[in-house]
Amino acid sequence: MSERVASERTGEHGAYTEASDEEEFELIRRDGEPILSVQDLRTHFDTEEGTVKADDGVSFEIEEGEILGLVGESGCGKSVTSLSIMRLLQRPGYIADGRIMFRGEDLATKTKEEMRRIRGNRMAMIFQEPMTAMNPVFDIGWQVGEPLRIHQEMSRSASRTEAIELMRRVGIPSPEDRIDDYPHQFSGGMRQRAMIAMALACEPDLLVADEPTTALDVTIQAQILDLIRELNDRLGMSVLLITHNLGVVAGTCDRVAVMYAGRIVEYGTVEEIFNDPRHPYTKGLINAVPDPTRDEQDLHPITGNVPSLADTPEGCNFAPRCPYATEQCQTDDPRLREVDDDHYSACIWEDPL
Ligand SMILES: Nc1ncnc2c1ncn2[C@@H]1O[C@H](COP(=O)(O)OP(=O)(O)OP(=O)(O)O)[C@@H](O)[C@H]1O
Ligand code: NI
Repeated sequence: MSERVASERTGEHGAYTEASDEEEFELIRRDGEPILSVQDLRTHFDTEEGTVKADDGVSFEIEEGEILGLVGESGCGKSVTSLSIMRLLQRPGYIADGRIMFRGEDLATKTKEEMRRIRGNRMAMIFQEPMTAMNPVFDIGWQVGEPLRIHQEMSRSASRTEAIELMRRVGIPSPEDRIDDYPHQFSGGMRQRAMIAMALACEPDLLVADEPTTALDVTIQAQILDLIRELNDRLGMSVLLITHNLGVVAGTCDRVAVMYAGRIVEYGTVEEIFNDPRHPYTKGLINAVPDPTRDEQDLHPITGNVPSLADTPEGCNFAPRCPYATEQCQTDDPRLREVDDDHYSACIWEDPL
């Protein structure tokens, strides 16, 4: 880290452009193993109403250097998925089954201590609300530098110097003047940048971002997404980007996993998902996005609600809301299958639309 910083101090936005990063990235890409492979993940909450199956057999992969979008309506299990991956679930939530293969190791079986060494180091997470990750009583510089002191045993003064560089990289103006500020002295957008700086401190291989721009206004939202894209591009950092906003997915992601009621219902490249959606739920989400190029809005929000995950319907979870549902959909429980090259859908109909 410090060597790289020393060689990069000159360029204002020249972060992460060094040749060695690029070469390493190329090598990793050729390797072909996904950085993260979530396999049949089942995350449950035992409640008085019964077992809530927030992840009910979730599988997806993130390739090295790609941005995977995880989309779906509120309550479908996106955050639970990310918290399971980071092993930050709180009781009564628990991983009941499945594997979370990260660089060939199963995170689902790691001890708390092992996870503490991985989190903030090889993988990091950012949230919708930066104050979730920040402590109001410590200054920004201390917090941005903290992962370096913990994981790299960096001294206070070295971590401070490094924090200034990290803050500069994520576009915080005059970081040497802002480093002693406290979180409440930062605007929402700048706090988000500071949280990203903290997440990047140890150069994670995987960044998990749960609705990182939802609380921000549109202009700042675009800037933060540009920043994530740029860091992905320059560093080769893989990203899991959770959002309910399909516009964010279209502009930022390489591939998309569409989640509904605790399951992935469609999975493919951004192009495939937007140009040739196969699952009626995906189609519904796309139809519900306003089209800024048209005056007359022909919006079709999906009617009905996500079912209670303690009591999902027999057959297809989406059938009660699906305009294409037939009798068979009330009983058959469809799983993901390949409908085109690298394009998967969990509808019993290959192309119901
Ligand atoms: N502590 C808990 N106890 C019981 N059920 C929970 C708990 N936390 C989450 N759940 C259930 O898990 C399901 C998925 O929640 P999750 O927060 O992952 O949704 P989400 O897709 O991230 O939604 P949003 O877009 O609103 O953030 C919800 O239906 C919720 O009822
Ligand atoms: Ni969420």
